[in-house]
Amino acid sequence: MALAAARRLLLHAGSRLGRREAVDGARRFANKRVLVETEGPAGVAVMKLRNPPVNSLSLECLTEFTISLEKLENDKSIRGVILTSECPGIFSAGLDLLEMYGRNPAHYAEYWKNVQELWLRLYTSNMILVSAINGASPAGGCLLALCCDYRVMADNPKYTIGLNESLLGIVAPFWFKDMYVNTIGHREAERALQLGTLFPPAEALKVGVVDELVPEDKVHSKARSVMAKWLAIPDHSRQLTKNMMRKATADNLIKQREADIQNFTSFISKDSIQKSLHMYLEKLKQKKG
Ligand SMILES: CCCCC/C=C\C/C=C\C/C=C/C(=O)SCCNC(=O)CCNC(=O)[C@H](O)C(C)(C)COP(=O)(O)OP(=O)(O)OC[C@H]1O[C@@H](n2cnc3c(N)ncnc32)[C@H](O)[C@@H]1OP(=O)(O)O
Repeated sequence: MALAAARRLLLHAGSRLGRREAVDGARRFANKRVLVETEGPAGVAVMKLRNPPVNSLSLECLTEFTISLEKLENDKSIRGVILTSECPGIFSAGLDLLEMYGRNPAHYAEYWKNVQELWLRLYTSNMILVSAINGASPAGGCLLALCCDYRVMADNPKYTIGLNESLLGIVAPFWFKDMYVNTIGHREAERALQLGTLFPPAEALKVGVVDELVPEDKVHSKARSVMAKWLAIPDHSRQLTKNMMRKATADNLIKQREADIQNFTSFISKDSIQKSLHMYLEKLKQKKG
């Protein structure tokens, strides 16, 4: 309830801000963790995640992301969105582990509902989505990129991308898996999901997790030129085609959303899974010291 109220407030405040800035010509709106700029080619917004240090998808970040997307969807002048990060070297570290560790079942259920919500909005968006992957992109970070229509990645071998859930002792949900299969094919997905593979850029390109690699300083300009090509296609035919390609995958979650929340909640609440997450978090800490 409290989150729904916050969401309404944010949406309202955001739309007032958005309107005022549009009048000033600034064409920019922001909440704390997501910045949206609509300068540049007509009809294109750049959405930047800015939840330092690693753009983990906390409940607040997910909510702000979903609201920003909703606003862009409602703005009929926007036809395409470039999704990128403001955190140096990190696209997104994926779902926030602290939302899935040491909390209560009601929190897990609320969190998962919001993860589903963002995925459904992003995956079924009528807008053209291009990701400019300018850093590491594990698990939920990869999920964001996979939702896009085209993925441009910085060719920096320090950055990796993939669904690495099995390395954490957890399991990618069926809808993550479905989207992976749709993108890289059954055999590659089967192998990568079991091994929790994080692909460096050249391998990510080879297997099809990303569509194109460019030098790091060219990621944004390339994303813009890709966007220009997609904008040249009539919206109605592109949207109907996208819907035809993606609807069955999205419907598969829509028809069992509640069961999926229950599954997640009972899985993540297990002592053995909590122990695995604890160990993984400890490993992340030790890496530093
Ligand atoms: C059968 C039924 C199945 C039902 C389904 C059940 C379960 C599935 C559920 C969920 C799917 C999960 C999806 C996910 O996205 S899980 C998250 C996966 N993410 C990762 O594995 C990334 C982990 N992070 C890293 O590898 C690195 O941090 C990095 C992103 C490569 C960046 O490295 P860098 O060296 O730059 O930073 P640090 O490692 O020092 O990190 C800084 C700081 O951030 C904390 N942190 C990192 N990642 C996360 C995260 N995802 N969530 C929360 N916090 C994170 C890290 O611990 C450091 O914190 P500190 O306090 O020490 O400063």
